Amino acid sequence: MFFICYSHDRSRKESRRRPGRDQEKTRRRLGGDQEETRRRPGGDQEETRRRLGGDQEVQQEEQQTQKEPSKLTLAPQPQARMRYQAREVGVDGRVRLVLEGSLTARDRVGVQDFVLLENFNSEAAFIENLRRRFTENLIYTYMGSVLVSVNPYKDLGIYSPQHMERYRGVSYYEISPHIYALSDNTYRAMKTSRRDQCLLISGESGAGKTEASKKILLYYAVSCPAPQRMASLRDCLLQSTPVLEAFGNAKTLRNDNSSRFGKYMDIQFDFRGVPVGAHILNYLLEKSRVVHQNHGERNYHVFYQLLEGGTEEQLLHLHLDRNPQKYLYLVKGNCPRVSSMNDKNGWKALVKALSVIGFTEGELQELLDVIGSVLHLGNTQFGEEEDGQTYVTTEMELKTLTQVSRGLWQPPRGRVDGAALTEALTHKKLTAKGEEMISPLTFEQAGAARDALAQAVYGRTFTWLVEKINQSLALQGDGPLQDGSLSRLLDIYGFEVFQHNSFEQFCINYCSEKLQQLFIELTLRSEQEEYETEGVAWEPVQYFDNKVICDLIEEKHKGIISILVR
Ligand SMILES: Nc1ncnc2c1ncn2[C@@H]1O[C@H](COP(=O)(O)OP(=O)(O)OP(=O)(O)O)[C@@H](O)[C@H]1O
Repeated sequence: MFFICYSHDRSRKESRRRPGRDQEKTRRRLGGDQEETRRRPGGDQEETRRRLGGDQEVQQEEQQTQKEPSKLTLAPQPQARMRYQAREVGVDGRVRLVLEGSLTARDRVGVQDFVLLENFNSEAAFIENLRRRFTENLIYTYMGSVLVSVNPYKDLGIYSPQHMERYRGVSYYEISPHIYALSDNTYRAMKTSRRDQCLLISGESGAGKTEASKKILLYYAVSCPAPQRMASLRDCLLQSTPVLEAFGNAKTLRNDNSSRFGKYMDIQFDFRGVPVGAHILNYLLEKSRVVHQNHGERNYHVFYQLLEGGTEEQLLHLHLDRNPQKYLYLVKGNCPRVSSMNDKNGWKALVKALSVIGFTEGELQELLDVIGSVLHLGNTQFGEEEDGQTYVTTEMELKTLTQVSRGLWQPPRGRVDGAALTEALTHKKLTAKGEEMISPLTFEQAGAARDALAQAVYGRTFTWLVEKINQSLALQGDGPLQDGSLSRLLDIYGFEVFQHNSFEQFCINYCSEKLQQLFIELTLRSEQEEYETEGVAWEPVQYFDNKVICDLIEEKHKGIISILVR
């Protein structure tokens, strides 16, 4: 399993110098790798020195003056270099230059960049290279500006602050491939080119996209210069993860912590590279999971976390039982517990994160009311009279519905009326020739209405949560959010056609295909077109262009969407 991080950081000019331009050049630059290190260590070191020193200098200078963005030069400064070296000495306790450490940290297994693969057209050679590296715990390999990652499913100890430090300011190809190198180079490309950058993370479910996006976020949170007043923005951004995971992640057959929504995260930096704002866009939450889960899967984590970790008073107030088996929306997958997850700790982390983000006690209570209401709604059962009239079966369930209504709000009227809710779940309103008519729902229709309500309530709550997080990020940051922000993290769904065969899944798959198109457009197609335009000799690479799939869905008049809306 692997995923691809695509760093779209190439200006037109840069791309002319890039690996694809000619493999030979890249081979010379990277590959000879060890040989090259031997040949020109001084040159390499000097270049790195300039970069490292330059970055320090930039920070220093920019602290002094905020008015001159043109000061973003990467000139060396001996004093800054000394400080950098001294820091490295402190980390490992040995007196040596950071640059030497970086250079010897290059790995020697297979090729670090697929561009250097002799048999570059062979899938078997590609996999073999990944395999060789993976057996040595080297999970990252470059492919030009793309980073390929294989999920190790174990802690390799490669994300420590020391690792962050090692990759900071170092040229892309100087040390072993790493997600921090990608993060750092993207950040520096943004600062030097003053252009927005985008990291596209894609792969099948369980490939490691969410973990990768967390690592990138953490890298920026730790490495970017941030004045004290920006600390709360950083905390808020980091704490958004447990909240989004509690409400948007669930155990699936492939991944115990699978994100069931798409996330588009936008981090904004000022001209000095200081993070000043952030924005999260959520899309396509898998709402059907609220009412149904496949065997071996769970509903969203938050339900189990509340039942396991909520206080006695909280559960009493919500009329909830600790046992998840009591709730029909939680038993479909027959999987109340997951060995790799600790729901009690998850609950603690969620409550803490909500408070850091700025949720008040009242807002937390409202959130709990909604979660409780969804569980009670799932337990509402219907009966059918002989004449086909549907009713809510027992007195107990009527009480449950009252409980549901207490947890729900209908702005601007306040709490939802229990009787009105019961009526709404068993009847529908029709308008014919300008006249309104109320007609009873059948047994099946009533069940579908209940489930639709539960999904809508949960879906809107999730959107509300994200909006609240965004408001908080805007408050902590430097004023209102602007368009054209400077860095983006895009974390998309895995492609899981086999699991859901619904319109919802269709939209998710369509979204994945469009992102794949973007990837093809920005890497393979544009690169090959450029060779043609410039008359560079090259061997065409065969690849599957999924444009036919996108056309099938979106083509005017003939595409599936056109046919559906007819
Ligand atoms: N770099 C890594 N190092 C160690 N373990 C990892 C790494 N990346 C992922 N994992 C493990 O794999 C699991 C699945 O990863 P992750 O949740 O990031 O997948 P995903 O691609 O986001 O899946 P989905 O599309 O289902 O959300 C993680 O919970 C973690 O245990």
